[in-house]
Amino acid sequence: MSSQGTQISNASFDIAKLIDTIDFAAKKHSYQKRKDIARTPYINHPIGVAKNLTDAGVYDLATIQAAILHDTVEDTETTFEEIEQQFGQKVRNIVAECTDDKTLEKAEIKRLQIEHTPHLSKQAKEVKLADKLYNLRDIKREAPIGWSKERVQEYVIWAKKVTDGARGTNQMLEEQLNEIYSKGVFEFQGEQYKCHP
Ligand SMILES: Nc1nc2c(ncn2[C@@H]2O[C@H](COP(=O)(O)OP(=O)(O)O)[C@@H](OP(=O)(O)OP(=O)(O)O)[C@H]2O)c(=O)[nH]1
Repeated sequence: MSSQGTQISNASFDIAKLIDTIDFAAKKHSYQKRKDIARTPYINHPIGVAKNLTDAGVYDLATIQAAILHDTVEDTETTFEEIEQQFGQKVRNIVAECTDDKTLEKAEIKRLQIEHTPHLSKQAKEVKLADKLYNLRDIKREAPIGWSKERVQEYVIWAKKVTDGARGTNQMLEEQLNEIYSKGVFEFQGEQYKCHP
């Protein structure tokens, strides 16, 4: 096969792997919705996290796959073994680094994210930054149902503590986060900030 033929075949293989990953995550999250008033399909979130990465110049396939899969074990019946079997050990490891232990108390989960983030691999830190960026932009657009302005403020303060632990990983993602952190919650949409108690 010519070198051009090899390149095309490698690219086709990567595209097929990416589509397999999206298909897998879409099936796993198929009955889940986001917490916004429109109850957006949950799969929009992992796809958006992957897009935040490519927009910021991250094209490593395993990292993009892990972004797409990052909530499957945490929020669905998916196991790490399943992920490893279908997508390999590298993807499994990044997903594992981004998965909270849901058997713990919520406050402990939040504390552990702050504590663990500085020790994550570069790939997991990138997913973490892209994940929080997506959630913060979502919150900025519209608070999840039942969240007061104080709850939103609390989330932003916590998210900053988490992403501060991943500084020095990706300048573009960090600049976009800085832009959000530099504005107070009340400046998001002025007095019209959309909370749905
Ligand atoms: N902004 C926003 N978030 C939503 C929405 N729907 C679901 N979420 C998820 O809710 C989480 C934040 O809620 P929490 O502070 O954990 O509180 P809650 O579960 O009691 O509501 C976020 O995850 P996380 O804890 O930040 O981290 P991770 O699970 O992604 O790692 C985010 O992914 C939505 O419509 N808007």
